[in-house]
Amino acid sequence: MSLGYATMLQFLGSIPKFVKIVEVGPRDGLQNEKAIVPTAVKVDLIKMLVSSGLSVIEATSFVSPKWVPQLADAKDVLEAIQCVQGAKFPVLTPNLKGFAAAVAAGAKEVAIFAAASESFSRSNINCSIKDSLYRYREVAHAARNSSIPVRGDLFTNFLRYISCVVGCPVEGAVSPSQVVYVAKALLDMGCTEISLGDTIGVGTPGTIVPMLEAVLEVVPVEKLAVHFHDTYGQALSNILISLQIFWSCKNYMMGIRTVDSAVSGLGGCPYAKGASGNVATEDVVYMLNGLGVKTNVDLEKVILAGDFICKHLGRSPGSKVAKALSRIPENASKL
Ligand SMILES: CC(C)(COP(=O)([O-])OP(=O)([O-])OC[C@H]1O[C@@H](n2cnc3c(N)ncnc32)[C@H](O)[C@@H]1OP(=O)([O-])[O-])[C@@H](O)C(=O)NCCC(=O)NCCSC(=O)C[C@@](C)(O)CC(=O)[O-]
Repeated sequence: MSLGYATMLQFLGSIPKFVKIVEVGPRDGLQNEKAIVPTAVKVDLIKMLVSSGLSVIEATSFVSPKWVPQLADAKDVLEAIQCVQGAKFPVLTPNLKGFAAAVAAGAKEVAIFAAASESFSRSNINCSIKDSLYRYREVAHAARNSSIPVRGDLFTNFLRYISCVVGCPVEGAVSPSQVVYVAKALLDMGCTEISLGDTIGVGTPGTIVPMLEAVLEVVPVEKLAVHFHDTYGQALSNILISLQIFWSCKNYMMGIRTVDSAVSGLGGCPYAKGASGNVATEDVVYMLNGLGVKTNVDLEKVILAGDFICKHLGRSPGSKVAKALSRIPENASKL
């Protein structure tokens, strides 16, 4: 028996009518793969994801190839998708060197990545939180000064991550105040969107809500995104609670409108032991379709992209949706 829409809203509170999905599969999804994926396969994957309607696809990272060998072809990937229309392709940059390389390869959006945990900051980018924020201020400054035309377009956006927002692989629980400190610093340096990452996928709605309430004290909801790994199977419930529009007990209005996910649930961070893949884009779209929330994403096309990359990786598709359809193929017509 399905709930009527009005009953459902009464039950869930209200949720946004549209949710932007940021596809992180080509970057976060592939960065942890041991066998090097050919550049042409990465480019084809990105093109398939664009054709599904995804409007933001994190394409790669301009990080040290010694640290993340899988993404050593960042320049080639970004150059190969310069002519692809219909999506934005942010790339990760850990420092000025990465920023300069990204801009030279045609990047129009860059994402920095800080951590709420001191140990994770050191193991992921080899510096303290304080030093990382100093480096990112330099990147922010360079980004602001890049209003020089970059391959014909203006450099536009400076975005993104805080890792370990509820738990760290070394330190355990992370307090909301640590996240607030980094969120405020990223906002002050001009980040237009801040994505809150549960890097090791330990959060539940019980820890995510207090963290969000604390961050909402300093960052407006329209600038926030959520990024959940699915280690303990909590990602969809964490997304649902983040989307719900309600006054929290601290009087903050929830209702996040931007969600990160990776095709086929690929992913994991090489510097976060035990972290599993991201929540699968297919499963997020399936849930949002069921809630009547628009995403402009064609679920069948994302499933095809997931099949494509999983064949190359030599494994079966990782989303729950693709697994269900492989058991009951006739259900594909009901998507
Ligand atoms: C930040 C560094 C570079 C510091 O690494 P370092 O070793 O401290 O850097 P360094 O400045 O001493 O330089 C060492 C070497 O790296 C080179 N180098 C220096 N910078 C660059 C660059 N940008 N691009 C290319 N090469 C670079 C530099 O030129 C030098 O080369 P060498 O002289 O030895 O030949 C390193 O730690 C690094 O690359 N870390 C990246 C790690 C990473 O990508 N982790 C995964 C992304 S984060 C994540 O997945 C979490 C997230 C975002 O998804 C959210 C979530 O789930 O929560």
